[in-house]
Amino acid sequence: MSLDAQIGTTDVTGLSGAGTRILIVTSVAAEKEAVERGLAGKCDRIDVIVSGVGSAATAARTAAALALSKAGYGLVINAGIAGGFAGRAEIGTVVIASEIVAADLGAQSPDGFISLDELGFGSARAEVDGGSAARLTGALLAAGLPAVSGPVLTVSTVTGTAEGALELSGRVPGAAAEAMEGYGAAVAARHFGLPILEIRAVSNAVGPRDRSAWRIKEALDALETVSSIIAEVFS
Ligand SMILES: O=C(O)c1cccc(C(=O)CC[C@H]2O[C@@H](n3cnc4c(=O)[nH]cnc43)[C@H](O)[C@@H]2O)c1
Repeated sequence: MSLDAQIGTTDVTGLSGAGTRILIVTSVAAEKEAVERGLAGKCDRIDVIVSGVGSAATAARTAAALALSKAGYGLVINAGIAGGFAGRAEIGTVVIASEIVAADLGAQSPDGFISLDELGFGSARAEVDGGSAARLTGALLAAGLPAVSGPVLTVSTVTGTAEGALELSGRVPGAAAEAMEGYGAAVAARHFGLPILEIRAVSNAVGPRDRSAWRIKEALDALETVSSIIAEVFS
């Protein structure tokens, strides 16, 4: 069986677009299904895969899809739900990453956190495709969606305290959202010389853990709407 068949790549049939072929990477099936509902019948150049939760699974799955697919992708998009930082992205907001930051990749010390960059081991920051991000943000705002642009953090552990949220937003000024996969997708895209975007619909606030306050359905609905606009913008 081909890798595309194994990973459940979706070739959305419908209008033929003039744009580049796009790989959308989600972490769980519910996110993939929301994206597919938004794309349905609108674009035949977008494939959607599930990578699993976390940066490592996402890097491996994305790299495998890029290496083995004959599709010839021109853009990778990591999409899903996320935690939003208070005052920057409330529940229901769509965050378009201005950069992707592996916010817990580094070392702790008595004097505080030392980033990968400060350690001299490369960079924990990944650039996004600024032109595509701006086009998409403009289209979302024009459609009346609450969209913001800002750094999206990739973490290995979901933040569960107010102190944790404060520390992260101090570490990355302007941080808008946190999720668990963006940096992994970005590392894979970079390996293949491809541009990356990260798009997150906020399901919960970053801070004290309260799973009952997560609004997953609302966030998945927002992800569906965003995906229909992605199909229009990039077709
Ligand atoms: O329980 C469900 O029905 C359900 C449906 C869709 C998605 C989920 C997830 O739990 C997705 C996990 C995914 O979400 C990201 N995420 C969401 N909030 C945060 C957060 O506050 N901090 C970090 N990551 C967050 C993350 O990327 C996970 O991969 C459940």
